[in-house]
Amino acid sequence: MSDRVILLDTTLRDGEQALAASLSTSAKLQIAVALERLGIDIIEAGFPVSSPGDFDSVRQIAATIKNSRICALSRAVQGDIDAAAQALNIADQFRIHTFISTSDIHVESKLKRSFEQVLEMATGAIKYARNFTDDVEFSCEDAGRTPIDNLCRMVEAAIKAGARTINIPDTVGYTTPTEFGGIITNIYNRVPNIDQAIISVHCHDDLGLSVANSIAAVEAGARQVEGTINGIGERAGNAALEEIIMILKTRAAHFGVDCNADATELYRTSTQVSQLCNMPVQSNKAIVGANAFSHSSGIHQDGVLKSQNTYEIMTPESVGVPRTTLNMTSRSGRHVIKHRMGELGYQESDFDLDSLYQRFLKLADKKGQVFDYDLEALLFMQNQQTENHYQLRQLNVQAGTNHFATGSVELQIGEQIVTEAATGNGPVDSVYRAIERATGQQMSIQSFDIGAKGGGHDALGQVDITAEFNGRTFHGMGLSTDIIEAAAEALLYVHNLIWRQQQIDQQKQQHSKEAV
Ligand SMILES: CC(=O)SCCNC(=O)CCNC(=O)[C@H](O)C(C)(C)COP(=O)(O)OP(=O)(O)OC[C@H]1O[C@@H](n2cnc3c(N)ncnc32)[C@H](O)[C@@H]1OP(=O)(O)O
Ligand SMILES: CC(C)C(=O)C(=O)O
Repeated sequence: MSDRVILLDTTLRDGEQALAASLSTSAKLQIAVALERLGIDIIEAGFPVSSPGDFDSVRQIAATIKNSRICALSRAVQGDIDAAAQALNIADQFRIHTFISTSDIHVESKLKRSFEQVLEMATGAIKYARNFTDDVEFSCEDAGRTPIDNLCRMVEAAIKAGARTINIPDTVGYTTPTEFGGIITNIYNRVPNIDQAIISVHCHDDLGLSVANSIAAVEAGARQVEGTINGIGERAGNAALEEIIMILKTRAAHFGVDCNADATELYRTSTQVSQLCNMPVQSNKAIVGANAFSHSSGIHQDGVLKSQNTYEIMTPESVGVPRTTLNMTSRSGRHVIKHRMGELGYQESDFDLDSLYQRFLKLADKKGQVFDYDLEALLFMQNQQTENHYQLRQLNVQAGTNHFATGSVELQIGEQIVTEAATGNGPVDSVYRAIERATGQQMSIQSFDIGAKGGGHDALGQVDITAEFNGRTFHGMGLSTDIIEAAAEALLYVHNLIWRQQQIDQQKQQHSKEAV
């Protein structure tokens, strides 16, 4: 049996399913680049049949990422497999992941079929997917609640049909580690052709056991583990990959297996995912939480001062938590930006320092402090050459307790400057109405959250909104020391996402006209 555990990251697929609003293509690309740098073997980039936006992001990720294999999900139906293959075929090597439920409750109540019919759908789908690639993964959805005889029959048939990775998900996080490890052992003992496939596991955290179950499966012989960064995913989430990676590394002697990941990238990847997905990491979260390496009580502090390993089983450096950082603000010069980019692993030839620095200064003036993920986003935007179509040039508000608020905005929309004003029920409402007049587009705001970044009365305000437009939900965020400006930026962020989506749609229509 191999001594290497393959890591499949599904932050962009199962993780994204849990977000209030879908991620933009550029945010997904940024996460994919971070996962590649982390050394993830396989990145599940999306579910292409689910929307044109998802299809485009899988395709762009497949075109960009070179060192991780890209994979996409499909139901056990030909249309889904066609969409996955079309999105992925721009990459030299790719994986199609197809699945169907195997538990009685799913087969009978959800699929409304017999187990025999489901078995046929699964093998048909695997054979069809093999027309596009040799690398086909098959998942028995809700395997954790599937009668073991049926599960073994399905696994055997799937391997015979051509699947080279067989995934055993605990879809609803129901099993315990002993039970789940037992399922893997049973599959090894009872499926005659099991030596022709790798067993993978994909555990959910409904009872807080996803990582423990995944590790029990590795002990029983599973050699692929699926999970997400920060454990984000449907309901209570998926197994947190940063935890799996550090368990395998910290207890390497116990498990006798390792994985490819460069653990020193974990903290940075976690921060990026948290910020881009607007999903804060709880401070006591293992490996990447703010308190994961801080010691509070006197006896512990005394111990750590005498010898760090009295209370630290791994060092902060080993997961990339910086001990000291140089703050990047508008007082920073080119040297610190170059130095930090170097620390982040970029060569001088990867970026144009002057242009990056100009963008950095603009952002630093707005935000106060610029973080690593901002710097990478700036670089990324520079490489993508995407300019925002809607930009806020000026904003004024008059508000008080006894009268309606009045807001006025000056926007740059493409090449044009547009000024508009409106009254509203409070300063944010008036500014939002003024922006809607200026852009001519109205959307329905589903949620509006304000949080403070940092302390004191000059802390940065972060506004996160979700907005619905033409049946789609978008997430926008804005940061500023002025919360009204942060709110305006969050709305313009959404306008820019919609504008980009419209450009993609237009290009597609143009291409299909040309094809006709
Ligand atoms: C466990 C998991 O995380 S699985 C992944 C879950 N992710 C998602 O669902 C996100 C993306 N999903 C979507 O965009 C949409 O649900 C789509 C495009 C896939 C399907 O949309 P629709 O065609 O409108 O169907 P809808 O989602 O309402 O219902 C699902 C249908 O797929 C069927 N189905 C579910 N899983 C499978 C499967 N693995 N193989 C074949 N059919 C399946 C269901 O039985 C149902 O069929 P029915 O219409 O005959 O009752
Ligand atoms: C599609 C499969 C792998 C899944 O997400 C699950 O069962 O949770």
